[in-house]
Amino acid sequence: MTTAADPVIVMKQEVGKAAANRVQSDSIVGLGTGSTTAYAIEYIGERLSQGELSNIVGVPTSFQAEVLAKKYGIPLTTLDAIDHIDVAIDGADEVDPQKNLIKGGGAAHTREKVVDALANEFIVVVDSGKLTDKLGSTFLLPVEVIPMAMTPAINALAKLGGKPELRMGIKKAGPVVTDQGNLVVDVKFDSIDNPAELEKAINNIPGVLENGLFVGVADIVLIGEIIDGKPTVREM
Ligand SMILES: O=C(CO)[C@H](O)[C@H](O)COP(=O)(O)O
Repeated sequence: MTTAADPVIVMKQEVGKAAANRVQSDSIVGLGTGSTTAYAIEYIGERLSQGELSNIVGVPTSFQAEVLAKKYGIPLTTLDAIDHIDVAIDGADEVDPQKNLIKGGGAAHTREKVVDALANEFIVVVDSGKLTDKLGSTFLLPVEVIPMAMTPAINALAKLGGKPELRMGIKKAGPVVTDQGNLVVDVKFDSIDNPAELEKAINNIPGVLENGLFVGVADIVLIGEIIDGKPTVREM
């Protein structure tokens, strides 16, 4: 008996492949985090091993991206050793019609924002379920907070109109701890009317390192869809 492939996985694979196909030889590539970007990293590695690509160096946005890049044979570098990033490929949790994003579902948004914002071209890879008219409609906004500031930061986020909740681990007792050793507070906002303003207001709270609003950072959004039973990728 054959099992039908999960359509969300198919969309993620297709869009990951489409982004990997845009990478050119002799380039520095920001490697994002999450299950969709994981396919892009895999396909970049495949193109390298087949000789289709050469002289690629990656800048990982997380421990996960670093492990995957090593697995698929992509040489890595750090921001201290380079003066630019040609292209970054990264996923998102929500995308609005202006290409503004909510990221941080994998608790990696702080490093992701550093790398994605530095790239000459930032390509977002999502399945069609991530599209929304207004940010915050389906996904909570992740905020990375240093541990000693957790309580005042939570209070300040509530004062901004949010409903904050400390993110707890799965298969681990206690909270999620980021690659930087910090905590993540997920905040429900009923309506994010001005993402640029909210991004700044949250980052102004003492003890907040970074939040998951990416405003005006994405250049291209590649969307994986299934149309008439066939996986396709369109560009926004
Ligand atoms: O922001 C992220 C990690 O911090 C991810 O890019 C985002 O959560 C999307 O992940 P996925 O591709 O697994 O849906």
